[in-house]
Amino acid sequence: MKYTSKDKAVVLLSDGTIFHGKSVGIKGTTTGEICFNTGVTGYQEIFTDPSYYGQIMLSTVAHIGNYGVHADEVDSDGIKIAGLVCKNFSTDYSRPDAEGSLYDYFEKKNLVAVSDVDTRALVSYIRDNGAMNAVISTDGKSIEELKEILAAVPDMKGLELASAVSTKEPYFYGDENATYKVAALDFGIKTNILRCLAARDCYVKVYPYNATLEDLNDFNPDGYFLSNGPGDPQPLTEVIETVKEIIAINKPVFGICLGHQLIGLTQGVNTYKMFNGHRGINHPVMNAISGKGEITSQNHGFAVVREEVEQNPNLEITHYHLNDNTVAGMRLKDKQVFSVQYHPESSPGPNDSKYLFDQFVTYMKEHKEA
Ligand SMILES: NC(=O)CC[C@H](N)C(=O)O
Repeated sequence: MKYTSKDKAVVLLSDGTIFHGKSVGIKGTTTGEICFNTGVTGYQEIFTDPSYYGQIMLSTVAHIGNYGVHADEVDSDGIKIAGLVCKNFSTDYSRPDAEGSLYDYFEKKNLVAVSDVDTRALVSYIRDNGAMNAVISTDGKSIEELKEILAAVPDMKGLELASAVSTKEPYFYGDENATYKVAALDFGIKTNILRCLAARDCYVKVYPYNATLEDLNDFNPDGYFLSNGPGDPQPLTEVIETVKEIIAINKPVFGICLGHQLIGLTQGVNTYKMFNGHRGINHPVMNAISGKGEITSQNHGFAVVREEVEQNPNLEITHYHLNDNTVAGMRLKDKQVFSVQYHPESSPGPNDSKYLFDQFVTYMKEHKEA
């Protein structure tokens, strides 16, 4: 189990910039958009979040691996990131509860990881120059070979990735005798969203991303949930049509992250690729309805165009990001349809926004009793 590899490893960015590091031990080469997460805890939740599918994670935490892994701390059935870049990687872990080392977890998935990188310099570089594709390699490939590999990697803008992580078959989550039935469209749903719904008396049927309204209505749900997920929302054109049909039913609809972006697209609001996304667990958001601030968990690289939401007579901005004023939440004025760009289920992150799940359940209760 102990890793001894200190083989040379390299991080090559699409603009030609090179950072050097050491291999964590697994030999290989992997590609994807490089993104950084500033959360100081919760690496296992981050690495298993399906919204990171196709992305190389650059961690700003100085120590990765030091508390091992635990089966309760997953947000899907396994690692979803395409690769890892970090400062210190530890195979030794100290937590009485830990079930194994992060290294063993990586090995099962053959995840290429590079340590001993000057991550502060690399994060600053990406902050200044914007999100971009990268290749990381621990198997001794030459820079020329890596440049060739990198040139073939598609741009995140325009890339449809939800289908790669969505369930292939519907499945159930929670207690079948629960009061509320929720039909969830799975674009890469985080397990903690399901836990949050089940904890609030909901029985969830999770459907493949391309399920039709007819499929969803088989379950006769009290509300619909549109999940988070990787990639650009715009190529999901058929899904956007289904979401339009869902909204037209007049039952409660709750969308998180990719789900929020899809709701925007149904209303004629465009999405755009951000210069750098928001990824971390201390993003400040203002609730424009209550006037209260929330510290939130975030992971997104696309956003809805604020001016278009403001000009849309059907929409109201309910939350905005206090760092850059981007839309963090919105609702349809005449319906029980609402969404947030951030992650109220956290995992990892603060619990300030869990009330949004209560709001969804309240809407379903009102609808049921109406
Ligand atoms: N967490 C998410 O659902 C992310 C949504 C989308 N893939 C984005 O990067 O903006």
